[in-house]
Amino acid sequence: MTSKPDSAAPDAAPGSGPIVSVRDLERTYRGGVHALRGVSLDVPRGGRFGIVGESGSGKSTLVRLLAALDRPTAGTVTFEGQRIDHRRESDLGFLRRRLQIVFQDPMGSLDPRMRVRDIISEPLGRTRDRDERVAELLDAVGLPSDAGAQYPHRFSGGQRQRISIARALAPRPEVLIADEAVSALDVLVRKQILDLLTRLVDEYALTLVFVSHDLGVVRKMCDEVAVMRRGEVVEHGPVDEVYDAPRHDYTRELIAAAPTLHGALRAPAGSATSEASAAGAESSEPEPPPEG
Ligand SMILES: Nc1ncnc2c1ncn2[C@@H]1O[C@H](COP(=O)(O)OP(=O)(O)OP(=O)(O)O)[C@@H](O)[C@H]1O
Repeated sequence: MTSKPDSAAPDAAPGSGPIVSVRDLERTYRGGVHALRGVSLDVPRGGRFGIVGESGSGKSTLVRLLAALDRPTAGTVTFEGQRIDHRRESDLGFLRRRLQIVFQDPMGSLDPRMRVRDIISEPLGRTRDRDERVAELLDAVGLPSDAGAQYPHRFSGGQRQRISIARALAPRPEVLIADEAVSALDVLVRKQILDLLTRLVDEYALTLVFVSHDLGVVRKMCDEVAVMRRGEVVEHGPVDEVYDAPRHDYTRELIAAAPTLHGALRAPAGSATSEASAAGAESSEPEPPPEG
């Protein structure tokens, strides 16, 4: 396993080990689906860790276990060395603040009856500086200050994902998990949300866990990648090594099965031969500002 120095997180404590680790993780669902089979990996503090694999390979199951939203059938999950895999929800308060997730479908995770300011500030509980914090977060994700008074349906897909990101950042987490967070967006809006995530990860020295079936996007976003197949991590390492010199047949198949992405992965910078490089084009989000 590779790891990055922990200098990106100045208040990193304790020690310099990985921030999240899993060992020998198994998850079998009722009905016998063996979704994870002996997964072990370390997410380095301050790293940008990609998890890639085809649909059904176990990515979302792994994310749910990393975030202690589910319990493994066997194996361990640790956050800064503390076991989190079998804790009661009442003992997970620290994790709920320190690790946040942005999911693919913002409409599924944004309550349509709540105003944006209440959605964003919900993880904060009652605090005196709530309004200032909401204003700060709206600004950080590039939404206008009056967006807080609106309801989610007023916003386009990209803007709704900005709301989800603002909400995830509200408790000042150290780890941000993006689970197919841009997969539902069209290619130009996707590029803007990816740029936003990159900027926020830098600005707040976040550890990023970026989950996607899209190899090109993972290469753009991550410095390390784990390739999953049928519940196993078949290959893991620095993105350039894994993509340029894959050791596992399945990784080679994944790259070969995405011919345009394959071209893009090897294309010179600025080439516009694929979705991945189209996602690198400058654009402005073709979305109306919120009303009101
Ligand atoms: N709650 C569940 N009950 C039963 N089987 C499940 C459950 N959740 C996932 N599975 C199965 O576990 C396997 C892994 O699913 P998972 O959603 O983790 O994969 P994934 O890589 O995230 O795929 P996708 O990108 O399609 O969500 C699949 O065979 C899936 O059908």
